[in-house]
Amino acid sequence: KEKIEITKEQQALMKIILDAYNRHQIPQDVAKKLLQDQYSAEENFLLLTEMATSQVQVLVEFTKNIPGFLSLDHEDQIALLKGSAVEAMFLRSAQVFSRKMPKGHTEVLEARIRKSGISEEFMTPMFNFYKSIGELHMVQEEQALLTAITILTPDRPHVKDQHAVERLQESMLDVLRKLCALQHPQEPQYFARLLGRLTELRTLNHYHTEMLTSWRMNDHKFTPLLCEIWDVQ
Ligand SMILES: COc1ccc(-c2nc3ccccc3n2[C@H](C(=O)NC2CCCCC2)C2CCCCC2)c(OC)c1
Repeated sequence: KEKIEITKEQQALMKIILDAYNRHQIPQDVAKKLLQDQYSAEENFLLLTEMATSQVQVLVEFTKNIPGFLSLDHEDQIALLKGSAVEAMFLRSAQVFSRKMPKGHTEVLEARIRKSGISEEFMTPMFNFYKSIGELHMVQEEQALLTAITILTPDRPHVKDQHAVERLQESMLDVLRKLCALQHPQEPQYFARLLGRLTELRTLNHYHTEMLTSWRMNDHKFTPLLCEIWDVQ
């Protein structure tokens, strides 16, 4: 049984990623808001665009703290952010949904989301993803690394120097692999299950634009930042 040890520099990398991840939480807790009141489809859509806009800003700050990211080609930095923003948003939503809540709150939250205005056909893939993330019971470090790994996906559209991105992603993957082995010694396939979630996450990418344009209301308004990041308007 090989001795798995996280090196000093990997511990340093872990700390930087975790601090950045914790520093860049969504300011206002959307789950609390949704549990408090029922909103109309219009209000929910506005809430979504507000939350998503602030999440993108938070994501940019988090990404700037990923060691090596700012040394990448500047156009590649933009391509990575644009290419991963929707996945990072759903990953964040899944983590918000799977957070430990008082008895019955998750059910209320799910019911509120189901009636928020999003069309029926997207409920199953979205909640399947949320529940598959919840079943993993990820620790903060794993969540932070998984977000960084999602951002550092080399084959995003328009990325020129894919090898430079691959090298950064590989160092994150190596730390995550060791962390999983240490955190879940009884589950040798846990690391593979985590990465499998990233494949499921990409499928949500395909639904994203339609989820927005099919929201049960007329005249869907987006912030300028979301028009940049989402393929809408
Ligand atoms: C594009 O279609 C959709 C549909 C649902 C969601 C979603 N899933 C959620 C799971 C847990 C809590 C909130 C959730 N949300 C919206 C929201 O506010 N998401 C935030 C985005 C930024 C990161 C924190 C979560 C809610 C849904 C109910 C109506 C108001 C918006 C969603 O989040 C990408 C996108």
